Amino acid sequence: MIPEAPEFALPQSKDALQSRRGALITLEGGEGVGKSTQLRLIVDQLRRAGFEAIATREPGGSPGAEILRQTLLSGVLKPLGSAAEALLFAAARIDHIDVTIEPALAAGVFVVSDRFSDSTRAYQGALGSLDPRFLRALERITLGSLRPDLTLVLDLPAQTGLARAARRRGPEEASDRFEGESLRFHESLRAAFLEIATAEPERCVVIDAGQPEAAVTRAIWDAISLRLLKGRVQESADSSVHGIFSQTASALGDCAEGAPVHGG
Ligand SMILES: Nc1ncnc2c1ncn2[C@@H]1O[C@H](COP(=O)(O)OP(=O)(O)O)[C@@H](O)[C@H]1O
Ligand SMILES: Cc1cn([C@H]2C[C@H](O)[C@@H](COP(=O)(O)OP(=O)(O)O)O2)c(=O)[nH]c1=O
Repeated sequence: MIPEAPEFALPQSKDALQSRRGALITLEGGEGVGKSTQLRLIVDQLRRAGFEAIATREPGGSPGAEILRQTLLSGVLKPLGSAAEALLFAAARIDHIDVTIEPALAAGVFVVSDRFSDSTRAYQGALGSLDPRFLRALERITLGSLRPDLTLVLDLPAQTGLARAARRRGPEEASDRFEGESLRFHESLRAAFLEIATAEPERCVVIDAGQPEAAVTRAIWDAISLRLLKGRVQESADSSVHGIFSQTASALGDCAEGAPVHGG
């Protein structure tokens, strides 16, 4: 199922939990690993914990990038080759960053994106013919100094993910541009995502996506709590915003381990 278009709107008011720059969380992995499913659950959970959060996706996430998405996923650009496709994914990403991501981060909002720059590294890289220096240079130009604060790599054997994606799609609907590639391609994609996670452990957490949905959500929430929320909850406590803090700490439950639940 194609996720809904982003629901980005600048927040009306900011509280202590929003008083600093937001954070960019990206969900990555192959087809059918559960990114879209988890995205909604995580955004809801962040909101329940008192944070402003928006869901977005790539390719897409801004009006201009959504137009490019249609063309990229239709497959009509395949004959142009991987370099041209990589450039167009990058063009969509530039608009997504400028129009949606940066304004939200500046307003203190958590941005949770279904795919981001690691998908270009993995997909366009796995298609084979691109010089890694080209992809690195493109990433530098596209992202500037922006990096995801946390990347959750949902990991699943390629065949299981493809079977889930086929079930989601149903027998009537044709597979999209990349889902239709060979099993070997999807296996190399999985390896590429795991390689990224191994190379950047400070940014990436690998999540076993073969678990039941609720267990996957729990593992993701643990990673977000430990890596991103603990400091913010503590900061709120330090600045004596006890109401918000205790509300957030109890919403975080066990994950806010070590933090006082009652602010008084
Ligand atoms: N943990 C899970 N176990 C079994 N099926 C799942 C799980 N998570 C998601 N699904 C199902 O698998 C299909 C693909 O999930 P989706 O979130 O759309 O994946 P992605 O966005 O990564 O392509 C959907 O039908 C979804 O309901
Ligand atoms: C962001 C991005 C996506 N893609 C591909 C991965 C997916 O096959 C497709 C996005 O389609 P989508 O329907 O969002 O797929 P999924 O549910 O698996 O996330 O675009 C790239 O090849 N490069 C990129 O940089």
